[in-house]
Amino acid sequence: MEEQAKCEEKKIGVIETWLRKHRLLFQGATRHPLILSIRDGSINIASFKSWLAQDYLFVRAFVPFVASVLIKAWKESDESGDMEVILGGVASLEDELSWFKRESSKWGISLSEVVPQQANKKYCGLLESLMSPDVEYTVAITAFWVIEAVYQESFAHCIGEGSKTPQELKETCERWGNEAFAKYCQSLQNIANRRLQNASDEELKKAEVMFLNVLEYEVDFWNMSRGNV
Ligand SMILES: Cc1ncc(CN)c(N)n1
Repeated sequence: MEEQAKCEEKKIGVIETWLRKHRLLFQGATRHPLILSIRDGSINIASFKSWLAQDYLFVRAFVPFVASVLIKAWKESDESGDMEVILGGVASLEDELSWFKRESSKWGISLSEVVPQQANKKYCGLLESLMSPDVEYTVAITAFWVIEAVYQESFAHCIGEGSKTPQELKETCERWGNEAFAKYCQSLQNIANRRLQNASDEELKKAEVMFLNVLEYEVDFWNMSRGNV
């Protein structure tokens, strides 16, 4: 148990070990040029609008995925508190979808006409595959955590010290960059860490591969809108 042995030695979680081991890949997803362009104010508004429209479709597919993680927690979790954290996530997605509708209308985007692009379809396909009952709770909660963590880290960077984010994009960045969302991501990370700590070698490997897959899909997702210049 290579990862677990490393963690026990230094008393850090499996996720912290992965974040150190795959630091550049994590940075690639959380410091993407699209995010950097929001932070430095050079963002092309067409790129932002394209991201907004595509992300609305993604979030619609994310809802049943999170619901499937809730079912896995109910069936497989060793801690009853997991369900409350995930249920909170499901509940906040209702507000998120309403926000997407409001924000899109502000930008003149007609959501009913948005066609999913290839990278979005591929990512939604990954979410769907994770909904299978054959996918272990540990793997699914790891994917859930990293999906949320990428947005939290990315958008927090846009409102951090020295940022020149345009005023009209600040609300978007606050949505995922705020303190409460950071705490929620930490709760997900704690659940994933606890599961990974007790996982078999095989499960641990599957979860690490999933962590890397999600980072790759996130980069592809950002790239999709960057092309829109
Ligand atoms: C592509 C993507 N990744 C993550 C999130 C955060 N739920 C999102 N809205 N969209």
